[in-house]
Formats: sequence, structure tokens, C-alpha cells
Amino acid sequence: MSLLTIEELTVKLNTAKNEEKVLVHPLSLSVNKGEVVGIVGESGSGKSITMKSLLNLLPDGAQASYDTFLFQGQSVTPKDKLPISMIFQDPMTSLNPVRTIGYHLIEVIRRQQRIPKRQAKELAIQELTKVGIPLPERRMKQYPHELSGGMRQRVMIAMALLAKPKLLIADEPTTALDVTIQAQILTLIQQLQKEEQLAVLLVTHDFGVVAGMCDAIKVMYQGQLVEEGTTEEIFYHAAHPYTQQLLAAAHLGDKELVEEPKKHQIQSEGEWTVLSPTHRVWLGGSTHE
Ligand SMILES: Nc1ncnc2c1ncn2[C@@H]1O[C@H](COP(=O)(O)OP(=O)(O)OP(=O)(O)O)[C@@H](O)[C@H]1O
Repeated sequence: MSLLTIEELTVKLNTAKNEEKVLVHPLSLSVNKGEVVGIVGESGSGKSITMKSLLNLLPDGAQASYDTFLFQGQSVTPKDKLPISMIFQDPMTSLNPVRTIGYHLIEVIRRQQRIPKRQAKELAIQELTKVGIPLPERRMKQYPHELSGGMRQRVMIAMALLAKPKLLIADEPTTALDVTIQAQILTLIQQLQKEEQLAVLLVTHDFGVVAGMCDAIKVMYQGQLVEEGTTEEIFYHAAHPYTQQLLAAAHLGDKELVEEPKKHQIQSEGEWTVLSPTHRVWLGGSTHE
């Protein structure tokens, strides 16, 4: 059953010059309970803006509109507080530098449930243990800058889970981390996703990240969803030239050697070509280098 469905989502931005810019062209998105969906595309393709519009977190001047927005079958209004948690590329932007790790965690717990501080502290320590943070009692007293990037991201994951989400949006959760730490964080997200039967929207510019983890993949390019399918369909039968180029780049071990993808001009009006019930590609635009 679909956990979240949004149809014909469009995001527009009113610029300082009072011009209207379309950041996200009409797209539809659906995530099932316990499903992991990868949202892939280069920087600026509209991945984050699409995710933020689900949480009503758009920047000033940007506005989302849609035909249908359902969560667990119920129609969503902009005021609804949905059980969705989001983690970002840089945990420092979400952590208050003058507050301890313990303060952050206890805040989230006490927003969820009215329990004494002492009990909240115990829950926080348990959660830190669950996300693989050693010496959790000590970490509780530390400040964000005293932790490594990987440990800070683990804290963010702990905070996200304490809010008891049904859907976790992970926006480039490993991009700022060293390669070995990246793998550890992805493994942790995967393990927690299985344990909690969480749905996950995993946003990344890197096909390597989604390979082992996602059930389905959606590819975004210049504010449009250009291809979607099961992970197998996208990896073995990518039909859109942009998807093919992203895949080719991901297969090269040395990212320094990867050429800039050739630009494909894509018109905003067009038809989806249906390759299978799950695999759809938009090939309506003319292509040039
Ligand atoms: N705060 C903002 N104000 C104005 N425009 C914005 C803002 N944030 C993003 N945009 C614009 O929206 C478009 C999509 O950006 P978005 O951040 O969603 O891309 P992305 O695919 O997530 O890339 P990245 O991984 O670099 O964030 C871009 O053209 C970007 O310039």
C-alpha cells in the first residue's frame, strides 16, 4: 500500500525581479511502506526542493502546488505534521553549536512524549547505542564540534528516528563524509530501515550510493523526473540518455576522470513512454551537445 503519494507536484519560485521560475516541473511520486526509493540527479536538478516541498520546508519565495497529496490514504493539508523525518548532507546546519548532543536528543524525545527528563536521557542513550555511537553517556555531554562528521550524522539519524517517522528522507546523507564512513552510514540506514520497516527516500547525485540499497529509482534532470523504474530496470535498461550518462560516470572508479555529462535539452511538455508497468521514461525532448 502506498504510504505517500503526490501527483502533479510543481514548485515555482518568485525571483527578486518578480519573475516566475519553475524549479520542479509537474511530477508524481509514490512511496510504499518499507520501500527504499532513490532520487538521483546532478546538483541543481531539483531533488532537494522536491523533498522539501513534501515537508512544507520550501525557501522564501518558493511555492508548491499539486493535484493530490495523500499520506497513508488520507489527504494532506499544508498544516499537517506528517511522520516524516529528514536528514541532510551537513549535520552542522541542523545542530545548535552551543547545545550538547544530549540536549538535542532529549528535546526531540520530549516533543514526542511527556516523560521525565531522566527517562528521556535513558532513551537518548539507548538511541545513541542503536546508531553505533560508542561511549554514549560521554557523547551526551559533548558539543557537535567535538564529534567527527560520521558521528554527527549518526546523531542526526538518532534524532530522526526518535521522532518515530514512517518515512525517512535522507538528502545526500553521505556526500560530506570520507568514503569508508560513507559506507558505514549507508549500512546503518539500511539496517535501521529493515528493523523499523521504514520507507526511505534517498536523495543522491551518485548512482553508486543507490545501487545496493534501493527498490526503485527516480532520475531527475533540470527540475523534471525523466525516468523511473525498479533498480534493476534503471541499472540494466536505462533508456534516457541522461540516466545512461550518470550510470557511465558512476561505473568509472576515478571520479576525477569523469567528463561533464553532455547537456540534453528537455522540453517541459511531453509524453511518458511506458516500457513496463514500473519503468517509464520521458524521451520527448530534442538532444544536443
Ligand atoms: N533557497 C533557494 N532559493 C532560490 N532558489 C533555490 C533555492 N534552493 C534551491 N534553489 C534552486 O532550485 C533548483 C533546484 O535545487 P535543488 O537544491 O533542489 O537541487 P538538487 O538537485 O537537490 O541539488 P543539490 O544536491 O546541489 O542541492 C536550482 O535551480 C536551485 O538554484
